[in-house]
Formats: sequence, structure tokens, C-alpha cells
Amino acid sequence: MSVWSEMPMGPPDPILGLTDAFNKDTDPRKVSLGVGAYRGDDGKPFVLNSVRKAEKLVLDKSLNHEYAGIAGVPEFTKLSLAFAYGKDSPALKENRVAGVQTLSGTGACRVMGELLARFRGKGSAIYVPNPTWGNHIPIMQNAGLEVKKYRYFNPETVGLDFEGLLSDVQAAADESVFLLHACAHNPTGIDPTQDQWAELSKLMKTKRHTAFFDCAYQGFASGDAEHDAWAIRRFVADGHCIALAQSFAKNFGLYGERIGALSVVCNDQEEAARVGSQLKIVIRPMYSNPPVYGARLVTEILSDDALSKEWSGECKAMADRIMAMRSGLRGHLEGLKSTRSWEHITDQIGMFCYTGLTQEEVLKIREDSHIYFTNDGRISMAGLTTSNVEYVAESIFAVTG
Ligand SMILES: Cc1ncc(COP(=O)(O)O)c(CNOCC(=O)O)c1O
Repeated sequence: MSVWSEMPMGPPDPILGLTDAFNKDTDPRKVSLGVGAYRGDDGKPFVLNSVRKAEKLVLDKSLNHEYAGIAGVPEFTKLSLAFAYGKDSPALKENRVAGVQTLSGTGACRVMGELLARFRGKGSAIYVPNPTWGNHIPIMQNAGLEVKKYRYFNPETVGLDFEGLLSDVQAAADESVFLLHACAHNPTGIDPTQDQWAELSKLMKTKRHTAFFDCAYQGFASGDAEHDAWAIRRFVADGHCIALAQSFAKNFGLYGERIGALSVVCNDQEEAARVGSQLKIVIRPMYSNPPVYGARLVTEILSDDALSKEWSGECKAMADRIMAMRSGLRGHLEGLKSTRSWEHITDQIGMFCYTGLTQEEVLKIREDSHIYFTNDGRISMAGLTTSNVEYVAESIFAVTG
């Protein structure tokens, strides 16, 4: 008998477990539409040329492998915040934004969860959209917060339930914390319009709520990084002291480098210094300090105008390919004279399409056609290619009519 003997087998992760099942499937027609990672039209992972150039630049510098500080590579964090808030952000110019490098977006969310539990109390609430990225819930629960849901998705219209969202924001106790997806909502692909963001900002100000933006797709949603940061910059301009999680996994294709950032807009420089010190106190005993390589790559790109421009073009190309697959999938389904409306496929934005398929339909498509996507009907659009999009449409049509 050992301390490990009684340990039960845990359930597979709903998203990553799907990839394992796909890998085991031997049917040649199989298609993986599960994990939210970009693939080219060849179905393979895509390394951006701008990243390849950054790799060479970093290599040529023969840098050492010393620890980064607890807060990470300072130049990376500075560039990351300017990327999100804008080069001319008054908040950045006034040095009132506390920022740290984190283990990608997941790490940023967890550090924020821990900070909130520490200063608002274990069991204090955080509101997340219903539905949200599956991992948000265990991240925040494990950090010691109570996860509450606010209405977000309307199954009837397969669109945003903005009235429901507003009334839940109104009904929450004053000074609540709301997690908001900055762009390309995961899993629905449905974002508020700019007018709706503006209205939400006003209401959250009245209620003195704190907005915690999770931004994992800046540039990848619309193809324009400035456009995708609109909500973040509007809230800051409206005077919100927001928190912001950033991920460079998807938009820079740096998934496995675990590069991201967490920042908090404060009232002044002195407050930012205090918040920064508390962020470091959370990080130090969690993982001490972050890996340097991803930070160096992003720094090379964001600090060089030519490389930034090249990156921007490549990120737009990724977004454009996804949009082409949206039109393709919708077009084929309509061409098959499907009885359902599939407009939402092209109305939605970013990595995912929330199809509105039931779990039963998803499992039948998986069974009959060896097409893998999550039980909630979410399709990772980057898994579609010009050679499989028709097959996927036919397989969906076979089940939905
Ligand atoms: C909203 C959101 N926040 C944060 C993250 C964190 O990603 P990372 O930790 O890789 O930066 C992700 C990445 N999602 O993962 C892909 C999937 O849902 O299949 C995300 O979607």
C-alpha cells in the first residue's frame, strides 16, 4: 500500500480528451475539429514566418539562460501591454498599469483568480459568461472563488442574449467581478457589438463592477489587432480599472511556449506598484518565474516595425482562412438544401463556431462520420480545409437534414 494506491482514474479533459480519441481512430475520413489550435489548409500546425525570423534573431544573440524575474521579461510585458492598450494609452503613459508575464492565458487567469481570492476572500464570486471556455470554471474554483454565471448565449437565436446579460449585470451585488471575453468568444464565436460594449461599460460603471478581460485571440478574431482590442480600450477610456489576461498562443502560433501576460489598470502609479507587488507574491510560490523563450520571440516581433507588419499580415491571413471556411461550410449546407438556418456560421467570429447541434447529434456525427468536435456543438474552424469542408457539411446534413 502506498499513498497513491487509492487514487481514482480521473475523467479525460472534455477538449484535450477528444484529441486522444481522434488519434486512436483509424478511419481515413476522420476529421479533428476539437482543440482550438490553428491549422493551415494542409491540416498541419502553422509556424508564422515572422516567428521563424524572430527565432533566428534570438539565436544570433547567444543569450544566456538565467532566470527571468518573478514578473518575467520586462521588455516583453511592456510591449504586450502596449499591444493591448494601445501605444498611446494614457494609462500606460501615466505608469498606472501593473503587468506581469504569465504562463500564457491560462496562467494569467489563474494568477488573477488567486489574487481575487486573496483580497476579496476565499469563496468570493466571479461571474463568467454562460457558456464560457471550459477551463475558466476549474481555474477559478481551484483558485478559491465561487463561479457564478451570467446569461450570454441565446439558443433560440443562436446569438447573444444581451438583455439577459444586462439584467444579470444589473442584478449582481455592486462591486462584483465579471470575466469578459475581449474578442472571439470561446465557445460561441459571438461578440457584443461596439454599441453593446459601450452600454455594458456604462452599466458596469454604475454598479462599480470590475471587468476582467480574457483576451486570447487579439488579431486572430477580425484579422486586425487594433480592432480586436476595441472593448478593452473602450472600458479603460471610460475609466474602468480593468484586469486583462493576454495569450500569444493563437495569434502568434506560440501555443507550446506558454507566453502570456496579466495586467491591472490602477488609479495611479503608487497603486500599480502595490498591485504589482501582490501579483509577484502570488506568482513566486506558484511557479517562481516564467520561461524566457516565448517572451524573447514576441519581443523581437513587437519591437520591430517590419516584423510587426509581417506578423499582422500573417495573422490576418489566418483569420481570413477561418472566415473562408465559415462561408464554405455554410455554403455547402445551404447547397444541400438543409432545412436549418446556418447563418450563424458566418455571423460568428474567431476560432470557433457554435453550431447549435445537440450532444446527441454531435455524438452521432462522431460515430457515423468520424468527425470530432466537443459535445456542446463547438467546432474549431481551423480543422476545416478545402478538402474536408464538403465532407463535414454532408456529415452534419446527414444528421440534421
Ligand atoms: C478564452 C480563452 N482564454 C484563455 C485561453 C488560454 O490559452 P493558453 O493558456 O494556451 O494561452 C484559451 C485557449 N483555449 O484553448 C483552446 C480550446 O478551447 O480548445 C481561451 O480560449
